[in-house]
Amino acid sequence: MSDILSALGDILDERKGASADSSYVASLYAKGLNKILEKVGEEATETILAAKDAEHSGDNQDVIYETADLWFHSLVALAHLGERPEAVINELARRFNMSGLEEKASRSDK
Ligand SMILES: N=c1c2ncn([C@@H]3O[C@H](COP(=O)(O)OP(=O)(O)OP(=O)(O)O)[C@@H](O)[C@H]3O)c2ncn1[C@@H]1O[C@H](COP(=O)(O)O)[C@@H](O)[C@H]1O
Repeated sequence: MSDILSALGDILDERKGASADSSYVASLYAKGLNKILEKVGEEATETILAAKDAEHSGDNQDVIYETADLWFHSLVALAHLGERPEAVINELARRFNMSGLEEKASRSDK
């Protein structure tokens, strides 16, 4: 799973050298951090609305789509600040390891 995030991180880094009219990500970088954060906020709102609809309809397709938009724009914000997706994966891994769940999972394998 994190292979895709790493590959996307490479593309987000490459886009820093691209002209604003050649790519969506390059156009966001050119507009600056406030515009990128505005997109993160919009996608968060759309994710919330889609989750509420999904609870009633039982169809999760839209909330998955909106969550992908939210993750993507969050990664653009991090890339703009010079961070990689792996930094978030590592933080989640650190929390997982701290919780002791990894140890319990490996014990139950034996
Ligand atoms: N994963 C994504 C991705 N997810 C969503 N989006 C774009 O994010 C935008 C979502 O914003 P909205 O739904 O608000 O649509 P919009 O009206 O077009 O946006 P605004 O004009 O309001 O900013 C759309 O333009 C989507 O195309 C993405 N654009 C790019 N990627 C990845 O980023 C890579 C680089 O993209 P480019 O920079 O376009 O080459 C691509 O290869 C993809 O892997």
